Amino acid sequence: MHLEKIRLVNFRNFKELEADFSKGLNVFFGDNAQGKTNLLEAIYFLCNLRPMRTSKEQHLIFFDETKAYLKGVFSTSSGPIDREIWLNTGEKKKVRECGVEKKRFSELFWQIHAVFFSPDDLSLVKGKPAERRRFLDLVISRLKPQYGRYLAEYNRALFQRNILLKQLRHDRTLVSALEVWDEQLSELGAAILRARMAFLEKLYPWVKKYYLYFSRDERQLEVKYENSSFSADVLPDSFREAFSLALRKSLPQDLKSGFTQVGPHRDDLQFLLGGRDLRYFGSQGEQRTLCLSIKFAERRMFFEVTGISPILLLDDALSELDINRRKWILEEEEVWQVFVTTSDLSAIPEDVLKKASVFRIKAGVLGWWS
Ligand SMILES: Nc1ncnc2c1ncn2[C@@H]1O[C@H](COP(=O)(O)OP(=O)(O)OP(=O)(O)O)[C@@H](O)[C@H]1O
Repeated sequence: MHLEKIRLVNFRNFKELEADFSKGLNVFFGDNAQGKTNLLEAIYFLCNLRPMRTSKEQHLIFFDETKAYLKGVFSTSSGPIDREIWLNTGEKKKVRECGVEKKRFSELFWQIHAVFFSPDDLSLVKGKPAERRRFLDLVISRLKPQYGRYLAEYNRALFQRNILLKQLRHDRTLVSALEVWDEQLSELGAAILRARMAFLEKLYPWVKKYYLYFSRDERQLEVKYENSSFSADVLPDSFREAFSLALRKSLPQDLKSGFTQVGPHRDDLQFLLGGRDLRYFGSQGEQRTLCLSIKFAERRMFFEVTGISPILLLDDALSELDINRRKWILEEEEVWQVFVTTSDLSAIPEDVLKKASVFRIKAGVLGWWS
């Protein structure tokens, strides 16, 4: 699958833009604040139907305008797909695919997908546990729509349990009401955990493979799931009972803090290189290489599960990597469509650049560079 053409009207700093892209590597080159990331964002939005950097779709509309329009023509194994999106201030976005309006976007998830990496994604390694859980939740719900439903229900039950914990401080007679929330949390928590473990089991070998390929570092890379509720030797069939027990055990602490201390909402991922935790001991380059490896692995897994090859969007991803890593990263990509932004063309190895389509972006206008 690849994006052949794009048309934008009033999207971010693009008044009007039309472009044809190549199947392999496309480079957006230009000074700072010209619109390189905005163009990646337009591609991401067309593919994934959600904004990349902000949660507010209204921010995507050109300043002081009320409407924006995006169109992408994709080439897929089942034929061309054209997808259009209309954004109107104060309204929900409208999406049409091949002329037919779509209401349920989850139907479209398995046709077209983009994976994005920017330096901000280093938070996936360096940031708070919530960042890593967010990554897991976003990717898994894309691959497995019922996971999104489990999560929403889990969060609702968690919210109610936390309210009850606070009420129990003043009125202990309400304690029997905990049972219903504990039951729901155990059931949903077990389903969430099973899905996360199954996902990591498939993701991990690819993260390891890409990390070794990009870094040529022979030390063992491990990705471990840190379970806040029970030990790693509990088998998936017993997750429900183990959660139930963990909730009962943590009740005294939960009552003190007014907050549920165990469950998937408290879990984390750990990345070990040669036994050392990369969250705390990794260099910038190692952390960046790991993040890139995770994103490449995400894309590879998506391909394995759905049969479609996601588009890769790399925003300023090459700085702080040595020339060999840049070359290995971009060369790995020959069979996939990739969009890369840079303000310095010399960041891209010459032989890789020769095969790429290079576009110059200046003040929201796109032109050919070579
Ligand atoms: N909704 C919008 N309407 C008009 N302009 C916008 C909108 N949102 C952002 N911009 C502007 O777009 C410009 C370009 O932003 P972008 O992030 O794409 O730059 P860039 O070329 O990637 O730069 P850098 O190399 O610094 O990352 C910024 O000056 C920003 O103010």
